[in-house]
Amino acid sequence: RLVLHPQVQQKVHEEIDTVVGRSRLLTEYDLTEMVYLTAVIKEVLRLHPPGPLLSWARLSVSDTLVDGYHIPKGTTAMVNMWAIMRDPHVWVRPLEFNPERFFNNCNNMDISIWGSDLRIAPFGSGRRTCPGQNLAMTTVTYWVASLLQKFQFGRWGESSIDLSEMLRLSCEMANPLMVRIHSRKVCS
Ligand code: HEM
Repeated sequence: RLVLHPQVQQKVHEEIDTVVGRSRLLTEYDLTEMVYLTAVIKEVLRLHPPGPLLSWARLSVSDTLVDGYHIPKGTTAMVNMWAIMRDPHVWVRPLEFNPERFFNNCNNMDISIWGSDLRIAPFGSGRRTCPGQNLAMTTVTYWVASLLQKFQFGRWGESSIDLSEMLRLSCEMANPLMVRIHSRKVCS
């Protein structure tokens, strides 16, 4: 996504340069100030959730009614979070990659991804929610920020970016990503 949307990558680079600069390496403590990068990662999780069907099926233990639909006892159900996170009734221009959608007028994060807001729950919701969600967000933000502090990622020749996906244990890129990497000259 950062290669496909170089203006977004540039804004992340600007944020890293403002928060950390280039004279020292980024640390985990810098991450709380990376509000734009956090919005970028949220937007990637919205469009490319690694667990699109929330992974674990639910079994109804009694007859119940969900949104007018009768669900008999013993039914196995899966939550299609992938579809919810691309639903035009829920999101404005859902197929557009737009991290800005996660800012409200005060520039604060508006929409929680921790399971309290069912418009976007890439880690699930309820008692079987992902116990690794904080570790996951911190690690992913740290990796991406560390790589972007040192490098700029661009297209490999004339090749286009293939966003095809394949559902294995998690949802992955179907084909390997080929990119050209430029150094940004950071003191280590
Ligand atoms: C970006 C990274 C990750 C994503 C998107 C993710 C997403 C998910 C999702 C969607 C579920 C199912 C939740 C549900 O059914 O409601 C789940 C479950 C789970 N995740 Fe993650 N996860 C990530 C990273 C991690 C990490 C780093 C760990 C462990 C250190 C972890 C451990 C687990 C476990 C143990 C469960 C099963 C929980 C249960 O069934 O009670 N996950 N995860």
